[in-house]
Amino acid sequence: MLSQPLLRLASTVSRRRMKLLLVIALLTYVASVWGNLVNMRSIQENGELRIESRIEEIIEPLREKIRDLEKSFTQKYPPVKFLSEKDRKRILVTGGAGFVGSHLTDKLMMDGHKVTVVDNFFTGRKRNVEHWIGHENFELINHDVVEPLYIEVDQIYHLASPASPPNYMYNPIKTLKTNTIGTLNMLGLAKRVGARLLLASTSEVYGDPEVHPQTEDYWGHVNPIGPRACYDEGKRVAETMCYAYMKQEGPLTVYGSGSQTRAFQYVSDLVNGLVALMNSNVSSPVNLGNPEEHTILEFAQLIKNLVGSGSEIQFLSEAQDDPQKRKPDIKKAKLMLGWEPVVPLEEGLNKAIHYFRKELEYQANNQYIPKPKPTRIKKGRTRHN
Ligand SMILES: O=C(O)[C@H]1O[C@H](OP(=O)(O)OP(=O)(O)OC[C@H]2O[C@@H](n3ccc(=O)[nH]c3=O)[C@H](O)[C@@H]2O)[C@H](O)[C@@H](O)[C@@H]1O
Repeated sequence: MLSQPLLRLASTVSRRRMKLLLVIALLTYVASVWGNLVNMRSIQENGELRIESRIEEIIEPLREKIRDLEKSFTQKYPPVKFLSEKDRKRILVTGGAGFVGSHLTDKLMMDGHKVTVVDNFFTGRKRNVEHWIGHENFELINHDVVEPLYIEVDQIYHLASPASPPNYMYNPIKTLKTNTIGTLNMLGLAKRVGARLLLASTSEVYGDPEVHPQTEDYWGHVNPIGPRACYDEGKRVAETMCYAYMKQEGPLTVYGSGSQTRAFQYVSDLVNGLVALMNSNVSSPVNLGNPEEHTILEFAQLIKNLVGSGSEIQFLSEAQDDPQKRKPDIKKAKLMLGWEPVVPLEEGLNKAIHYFRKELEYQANNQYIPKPKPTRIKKGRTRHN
């Protein structure tokens, strides 16, 4: 049924027209496929746009954070001098967040040193030193000096203490602890690392003075049980402790100008010389010594360097009858005993330093501390002290 009209159409339409119709149909089909493709593409583009804007939304706050971070990295610090490794000191400032301490910190930082501020923020404020936070030469530690501190430094400015009457009277026991135990801890630290310590005392150590104006050698007039005593006496004890440490821990001392000369030999050389002399047939005096002559000041400086000590050389008054020079002539020992010293000065000193270090360690660990005797009270008898 259906083929009849088609055949009829075929017979009426020329072959050329057929071709034309087929081409039109084909073009129509291609156009519709193309249209679909274009449509799909625009949907895809829309999707991509939406994803892109979503990504942008997420990324923007992150970009902002990066900008903030970059800003903080390029934060402007006050100008700081450049110091070579040799001249740059590691300096601890206790109470460095306080009024005096923070100004001192500024000066030390600007001079190019490495500064560690230790403060328990009792009266000090972080904002006093916040302009240094993040600087490679600066460190801020929240720490109470009443607790020991283990860091490596070359100098200690010890300023931590409540300073004004309302602050130091607020908790008198704590004020005493800060100035006594705190100072002891800082002195212990100074001793351990060989640092120089400066104590910030106070004019209150003069108390209610009977001498006016007050010179440093005035001992003061302090009421030891008054309301100010926790601070005044605390600082006075702190001064006492600094002096006790200085005396006990040996600042290196030199009598006179140090220009007097000496020649030191190492003990093993002397022992060998003694044995050689004993077993020889020499019965007259023989010099056994090392003729390497140096001034006492040169010895002091060499020892200071070898020990790695930061302590200053203290010049004391000249000792009575102190010989100005001394150096043995050892020609006789060489000739008669075939002996001469063989240990070089620096090697001998290093050995001696090692020996004395061990000796001090031993003494510290074996100190004899007498125990208090138990009180014996005899029954029936009155005790008279
Ligand atoms: O000349 C003085 O009489 C005083 O001068 C300064 O004191 P100042 O800077 O005036 O006082 P603050 O601004 O209160 O500074 C004291 C700092 O010590 C800190 N501190 C106090 C108490 C404590 O237990 N630990 C501690 O780190 C405080 O937080 C503060 O940062 C010194 O820091 C005091 O040691 C000194 O006694």
